Amino acid sequence: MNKKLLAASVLGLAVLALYPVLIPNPYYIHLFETILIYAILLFGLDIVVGYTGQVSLGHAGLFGIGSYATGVLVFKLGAPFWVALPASIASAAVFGAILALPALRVTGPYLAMVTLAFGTIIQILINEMTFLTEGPMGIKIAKPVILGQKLSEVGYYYMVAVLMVLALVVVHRVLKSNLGRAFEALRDSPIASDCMGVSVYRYKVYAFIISAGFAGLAGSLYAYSEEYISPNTYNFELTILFLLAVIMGGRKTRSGALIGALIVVMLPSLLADIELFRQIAVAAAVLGVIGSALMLAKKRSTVRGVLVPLVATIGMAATSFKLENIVDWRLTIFGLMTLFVVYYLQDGIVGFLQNLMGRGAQHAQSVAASGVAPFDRAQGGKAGSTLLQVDQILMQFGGLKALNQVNLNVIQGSVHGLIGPNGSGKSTMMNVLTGIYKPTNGKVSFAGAVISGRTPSEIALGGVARTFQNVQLFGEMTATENVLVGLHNTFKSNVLDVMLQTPRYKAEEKAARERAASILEFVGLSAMANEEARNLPYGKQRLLEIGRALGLSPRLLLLDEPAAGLTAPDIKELMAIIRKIRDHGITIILIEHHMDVVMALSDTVTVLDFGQKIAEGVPNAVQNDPKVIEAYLGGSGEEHGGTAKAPAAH
Ligand SMILES: Nc1ncnc2c1ncn2[C@@H]1O[C@H](COP(=O)(O)OP(=O)(O)OP(=O)(O)O)[C@@H](O)[C@H]1O
Repeated sequence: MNKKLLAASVLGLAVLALYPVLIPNPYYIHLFETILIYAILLFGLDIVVGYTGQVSLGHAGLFGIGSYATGVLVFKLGAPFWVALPASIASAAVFGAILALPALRVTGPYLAMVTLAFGTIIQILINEMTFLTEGPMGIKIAKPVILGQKLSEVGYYYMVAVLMVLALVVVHRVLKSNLGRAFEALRDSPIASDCMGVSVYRYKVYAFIISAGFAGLAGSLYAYSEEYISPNTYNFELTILFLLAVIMGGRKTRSGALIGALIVVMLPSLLADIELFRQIAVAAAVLGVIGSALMLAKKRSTVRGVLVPLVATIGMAATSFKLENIVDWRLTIFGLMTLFVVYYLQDGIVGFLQNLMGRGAQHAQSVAASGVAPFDRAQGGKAGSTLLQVDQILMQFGGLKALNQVNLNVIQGSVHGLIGPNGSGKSTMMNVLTGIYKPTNGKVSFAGAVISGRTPSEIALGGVARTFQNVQLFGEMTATENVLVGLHNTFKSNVLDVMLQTPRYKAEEKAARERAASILEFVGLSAMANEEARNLPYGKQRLLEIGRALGLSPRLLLLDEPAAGLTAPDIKELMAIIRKIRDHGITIILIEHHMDVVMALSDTVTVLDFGQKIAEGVPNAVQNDPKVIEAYLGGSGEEHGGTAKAPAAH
């Protein structure tokens, strides 16, 4: 733990411990307790919204399930606290799974609609199932009894505070683990995640279930806190407020969730009391002026960039003194705030402050390479035997046959070049081999097993890794973290191991970090281990993609135009790396427009044109094949010249 984090943690714990002593007023203790309860829910919601990038409008419903599980168990069965609390977490997690399994098959507006429908149905069910929930009458329950003693308001506050700290630690551990990396990766590039063996659908569902569990915990604590629950609490406005809180506080940070919780609790009061609203509006305007001045002074924004937020905050403060009554303007102000957040505060308050101070997101530092093997030598199969067999593959898009009855035989331990003019079907072949496209007809066998029809993550875990023509890195993650996603398959720990940081999980994390360091050394990126991938130079990004693919310890590596956009020295470095990989026994399929690279590295070259195989053989023979010259140069064979002059990279 670094010093700043330690200081912030000590300060935070001191505030939690001393709050009821310094402010003994029961109203304010209850208010702060509510903030802590909402923070627990927002920690969970941030996993879904901030990390996996999904929109959930169903979290008020899950919160309601948590509350009512406790309410019903206590009211109907007299269940004790230690039964009601875990039961609420489990119920919300089960409902979360029921919602997530069908809902996460769709994305974008469809997902929003499914989760919205879920939230509405839950509220209606709570209202209508009077025999269980007492309907609109609501349920009354008392504060929990611990060791034979009913907790006082202060006693309960301390229990909530302890559970909030525990929830924070658990969420933080999950998000800094291989699970958290998987969540973040699937948001940045779903296709690359699937091809690294991290099934996008499965991990989205995991994220949702974990998140629902936290909503259940918060719901249960809320029921005990309020001592009365009724259906209209868990409405659409609350779900929107949760979403706004995560975004406004700052996604992907625990401090953002805490600020968000403060907003959830304070906003309804703020929009009900004109005096309070005026004070906050003036404070926001002062902060707006100071923030804009700092942004301009540090050259982090332009006058145009700060103009609208500045005018908006000052305008809001001025208007607040013109308003007689805030209640009529409640929804308008709420809507304007939402618009402001969407346009000017996309990284939330925490992101804005980090930007102001010139600090990026915090990442764990990588370890030094310690001589462990970067990846396993390719196991199984004899050199010279067939590793990959493609039989009569037909890939049709409407009327277009992108691949037309293509056969391919890739020999174990070889570098197999795949070339052809633009649009000849090379990338389509890569996508068929890695399961992104299901072929219209034909069969692909890898190491003796049929893989056509399998999912990309199954194929990846079976030993086929790839890079992409358009680099598909996880931009907000460091070079090390990108490689660690490739090493995801080396983790056998489950979510409990991660939450409890068991020795098994710690050993796996340590081993994976050492392997990641060795892989980065192998591809020459040790010096950039802690850089976010989006900040690396283009050539290095291509090398990082190769490194990430090597994390899978593949038997077959598919490289889709790895030299595209590289400078001459970078290409030399790349060629040396490809040779080193081959020397580790890994079979390579190489798509490339730089003919000198393909010809120098390949043992066999296959040429595609208009989706059909037109030539195959050793580089020299293919180079001089008239059909190949015709395909590339429209028959003017003289210009071809054999090597580097043939089709340029694009
Ligand atoms: N998802 C898709 N839907 C429709 N058509 C597609 C799809 N993917 C590829 N195609 C078409 O299939 C043909 C082959 O494309 P592909 O990208 O495989 O060629 P390529 O050889 O990789 O070309 P390049 O060298 O330009 O990358 C092209 O005509 C392309 O437009």
